[in-house]
Order: sequence, then structure tokens, then C-alpha cells
Amino acid sequence: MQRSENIQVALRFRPLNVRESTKKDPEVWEISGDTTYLKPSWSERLMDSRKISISKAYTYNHCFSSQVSNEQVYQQTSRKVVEASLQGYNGTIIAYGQTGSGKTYTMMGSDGAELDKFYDKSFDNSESVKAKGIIILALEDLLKLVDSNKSKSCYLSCSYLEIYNEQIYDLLGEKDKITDTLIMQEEKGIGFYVRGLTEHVINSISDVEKLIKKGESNRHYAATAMNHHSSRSHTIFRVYVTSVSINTIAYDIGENITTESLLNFVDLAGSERVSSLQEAINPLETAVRFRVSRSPRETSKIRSSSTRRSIDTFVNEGKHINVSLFYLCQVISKLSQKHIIPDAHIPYRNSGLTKLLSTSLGGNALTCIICTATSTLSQFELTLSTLRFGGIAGSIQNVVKANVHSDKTNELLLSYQKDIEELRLKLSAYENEPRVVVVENEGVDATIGTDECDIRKILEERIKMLTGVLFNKRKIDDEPQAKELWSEGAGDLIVDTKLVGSKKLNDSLNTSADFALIRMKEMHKEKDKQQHYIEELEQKLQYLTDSKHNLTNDLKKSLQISQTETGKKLSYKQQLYKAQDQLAEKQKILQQTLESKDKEIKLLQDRLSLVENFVGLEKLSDTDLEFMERLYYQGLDMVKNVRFQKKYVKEIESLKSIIDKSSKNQENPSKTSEKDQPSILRGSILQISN
Ligand SMILES: Nc1ncnc2c1ncn2[C@@H]1O[C@H](COP(=O)(O)OP(=O)(O)OP(=O)(O)O)[C@@H](O)[C@H]1O
Repeated sequence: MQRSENIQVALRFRPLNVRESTKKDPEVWEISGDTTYLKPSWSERLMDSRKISISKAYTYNHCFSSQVSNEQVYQQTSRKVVEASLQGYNGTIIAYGQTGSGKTYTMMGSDGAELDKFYDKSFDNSESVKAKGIIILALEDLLKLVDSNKSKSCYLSCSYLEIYNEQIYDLLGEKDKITDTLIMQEEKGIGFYVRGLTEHVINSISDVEKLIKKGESNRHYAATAMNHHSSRSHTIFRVYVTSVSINTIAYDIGENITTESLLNFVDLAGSERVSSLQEAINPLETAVRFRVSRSPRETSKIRSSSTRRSIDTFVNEGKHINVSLFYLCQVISKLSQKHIIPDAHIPYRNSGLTKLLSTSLGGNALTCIICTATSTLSQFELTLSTLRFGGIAGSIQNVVKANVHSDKTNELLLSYQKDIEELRLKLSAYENEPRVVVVENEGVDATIGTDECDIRKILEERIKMLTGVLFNKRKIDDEPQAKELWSEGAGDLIVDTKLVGSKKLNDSLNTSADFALIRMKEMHKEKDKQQHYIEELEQKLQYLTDSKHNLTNDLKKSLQISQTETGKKLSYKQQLYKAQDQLAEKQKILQQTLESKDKEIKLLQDRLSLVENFVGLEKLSDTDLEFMERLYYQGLDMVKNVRFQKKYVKEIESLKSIIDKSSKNQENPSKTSEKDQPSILRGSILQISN
């Protein structure tokens, strides 16, 4: 079952070094609980002088002051990640921070961390003399847990790699191959892995110490051979944890639970600003200048010498570190926005570091980032950038899932374990009483008194036979009765750490064990392949389930849209029907009005014809008759008026002509007599004279 887990972030301040103390470099950050604050007396001043807006408080899962030990840091941050690895959870612990802030000290302890490189002064801190780092503390814990857990067989192995200027080196490889670069590959289902990286069995803490020592010595050797600064590379110490819990009830057919996980301990190279680079370069350049002043001829020689090369190398390293850390920040920043843009592309492929950390960042791993910083004013900007990085990283969610497999055919494994146990008993019996040893022969119980050589021979035969039965599948395929015993992948599960670690076994046992180990690795690969195939199928199934889910959602949406549209259509239809009804109603009313008007017209026409013909007047009501009477009188009056008007107009016309004539007669009076005047005019004239 998978679950989401936020990346855990812890902040750790280192104590001031001698130089900082002597220079009285003030501490501007302080810690309270899981929060670090900018001291109030500094916040205003810094904001004004740096012209930047600064968040005054940063909260993380844990905040550790400079007094806290590696052991305490381990207990609170990494222990649960380490423990979970035995349940099959991948885990990653990353140390991030500016150069000289204590990343290596945290991961490797005081032995690993160099003395303060730039200042060449050590810390006045008693713990720094012999503090164990998180890697050792984690493996001590793991080995203890493995030892105390009797129901599980566990197998631990490790690799140690370095990324320097984007090239990958195997720190546990053979010394003559240490400068060979390794290639990173990607396989579907597995992700990115380093081809040819050596893997080494861990049986005890001294194995780990030896391997780390070898890694560090290879690192220094490579640093000298390739002229690079060992602290200016990223290192990853990887621990592969395989556990098998076996159901041993009466050696019955039971179920094996196998868990596999990978623990990454990452010590990143420190980021630095240009001024710090300059600070480191200056002494080198001063040396060049000093020599120049003494001997000009030496100048060209020195310029092309190792000093010049050191400066170039130093700048080049810085460039690569900053670029790969920039890509790391980019990945972190994109992942932190996943809740806003779930399909956002995460640029893991930009650098080797992000490729290798792709499982740990946003993938299947419990991840813990320990941000190391310095609380002094001189490191203010770099600390601020580390604090911001931690703040963003803390919001990232990984989807973790235990890598657990179950296998039902464990009888072979059980019988193998039983035989190993018997062999071990016999061996210890032989060690304790070298002269009297009892060895059981194959299938038949027999007591054989024998010397050391014989016993070794018998044991060797026995181991050979068991190894053959277990690991040589081809041989077993030819033997029908043995075939039934064969359990695919069983070899992967069988690693008896005590057996592998025993110094008492002779060379032939080692050869058999080597053979078994090789076979086991082959089968491990085969099982991995099958596992990847299953994971691919699971992914496809997930993809199909997602597609189905998406399709169902799309269908639901379409259905909703079509339902809304149908609803709208229905309402439009209803509105249309209503409008049609209203129109029909109006048409009806209009029709009725027209009809009634027609009736009225007809009635009037009828009346008119009655009036015109004077027939049927008796049928009319009194009111109608009265109305008609009025109409007639009015008409009569009108006729009279018109006639009078006409007559009057004529009179006026004649009067006008008379007036014209009389005015002419006045000029000549004898020509007009009174009787020639019209009567109306005569009356008028009389009225006027009266
Ligand atoms: N918590 C601590 N207590 C005591 N000493 C410390 C602590 N942290 C760091 N130091 C000392 O500080 C110095 C620098 O630390 P360290 O080498 O771990 O830094 P770094 O971050 O790994 O640097 P770089 O990025 O350059 O590799 C070392 O001398 C180391 O011993």
C-alpha cells in the first residue's frame, strides 16, 4: 500500500570556527523550538542594508543548535528512515548547505570532515575529535536490528560513488580504475542506475569502516591524479538492504516475505558565492604575483604552471557544483508546485545528481534533508539561501511504498538453512574437538573418524551439492525429481551472512560461496526483471484505470452538458408553445373583432339601404328613427346651407360687378340707373342710409 510522506527537513547550525570567533563575527540567527529567527536587533539593519525582504522566521521539522551532537541529529532525523528500510522502504538522507557548514561532518563524522579548509583551523569542540557520522550510526543500528531479529535473514551490501564535474566515479572500485568514469543508464521500471558500480557485502561495522576508508583514500587518490578538490564533489553512499522472513513452522510449506530497499546517504558539495571563490583564489593569485615581481622570466612559466591550472580547475568545479545544485533547486521548486500543476514536467534529466536522486525527490523514498548552515553575519546570504531551500523542500510529498514480495515455495530454502545450520554445528564440533568428529554422510547415517582433510572434503562436497541444487537451475531442469523442489528466485533470498563472514571456511568453501553469490546475483537480476515487468504491468493497469476514470468523468460531464442542453431545449419549446398559444388567442380575438365589425358594417349598410329606399323604416327602433331624423335634418340644413352659400356667392359676384360698374359710372354717372342694382344691394344700401 502506498502513502504520501512529506520530505522531512532539519536545520543544523555548526559552532563558530576559530577565525569567526577571533574576528568576532556576530551571530544573527537564533533557534527556538523548531524555528530559527533572525535576531530582532539584526532584522531591521539587514533588511535596510541588503535591500531585500527577509522572512524573519523559518520553521522546519527539526532545528538543531551548534551544541547538538551527530548522535542526537541521527536519532531525531534519520533513525526512522533507517529502520523503515528493513520493512522495504527506500530512504535518503541528504546533507545540503554552503561550503564549510558541516555537511561532511554530519554524514561522515569528524574523521571524514576535513579541517576547516579555507582557514586551516580546527574547531574548539571536543566532539569534533571523534564524532561518528550518520552513515556509521545508521549502519550500527541496522546491524544491531539485523542481529536481534531472528525471524528474518538479512543481507546488506553497499556502493560508494562520487559525482565530480558531472562525471561519476566508483569510490570502491579497483585503484587502477578509479579515474574511469561510469555511465548512468535508465531502465523502465527501475529508473536511473549507474552501470558497473561495484557492490560490497557488509557483515560488520568494521566492514563499513574499511569500505569508507577505502572510498576516501580512492577519493584523495583521484583528487591528486585528476587535480581536483575532494570536498568539491557530491558523494552518495548507498546501502542495499534485503530481508527475508521465513515461515519456519514445522518446515512446512509457508510464505517467504522478502523486502528490498535502498538507502542513500548524500553529501552534497557546498554551494558558494563568487566572492567566496575569489577569497579562495586570491592567495593563489598573490602567490603568482609575488613570483612575478621577483623574476619576470618565471612569469610565463608560472602562468602555465599548476597554480594557474588550480585556479581554472577551482572555477570550473565551482561552475559545475553551482549548476548541478541549481538543477537540484529547480527540481525541488517544480516538485513543490505539484499541488498546483500536477502534470508539471520535473527536469530530473538535467544533471547526474538529479537523475540519481529522482527516486528520493518526489518518488518512492522516505527522504530527510539536513540543511547545514552558519549563524554568522559573514555567511548571512548563503545561510538565507539554505533556509529558503529547506523551506521549499519541506513542502514536497513523496509517494512511498514498501518493496515487499512474497514467495510461497520456501521448502527448499528451509532445508538449505537446516543443512547450513548442521554444517555449522559440525564445523564448530571439529574446531572444538579436532580429533573426534562425527559427520553424517549423504542420506545414510554413518560415523566416520577422519582427519581435517577428509572433513573439509566432505563439507566441501556437501556445500557443492547444496549450491548446485539451489543455484544451478539448468542441472535441476534435467532432473525431474529435483525440478519439483526448484523455486524460481529462491536463490535471491539465501544469504547467510554469518556463513559469508566466517573466517574459518577454507578456500573451497569460499569458491562455492562465490559461485553461490554470482548465481544469486544472476537470479537477483532475473527477479528484478520479473519485478520490473510486474511493475510495468501495474503501471499499465494504473494507466488503464486512470484512463477509465478519466473517460467516466468525461462521460459524466458530457451527460451533464447534454442534460442541461435538453433542459434548455425543453424550456425553449415550452416558451414557443406558449407564444404560439398567445398568437392563436390574439388571432381569435382579432377574428372576432373583425367579425363583429363586419356585422356592424352590414348593419349600417342595411340601415343605409333602408334609408335610401325608405322601406322597412317601421322596423327601426325609436332611437334609430330619432337618430335618422337628426341625420336628415342635419343633411337638410347642410343642403340648405350649401344652396344659400351658392346663392350668396352668386350675389357677391354680381355685386362685385355692379360695384365695378358703378365706380365706372361715377366717372360717367348718366350711364347707370337705380333699377339696374340688385335687390339685395338695394336693401343694403337702404340699411346703410337708415
Ligand atoms: N557540528 C559541528 N561540530 C564541530 N565541528 C564541526 C561541526 N560541523 C562542522 N564542523 C567542522 O567544520 C569544518 C567544515 O565542516 P565540513 O567539512 O563538514 O563542511 P562541508 O559543509 O562538508 O564543506 P564542503 O562543502 O566544503 O565539503 C570541519 O573542520 C568540521 O570538523
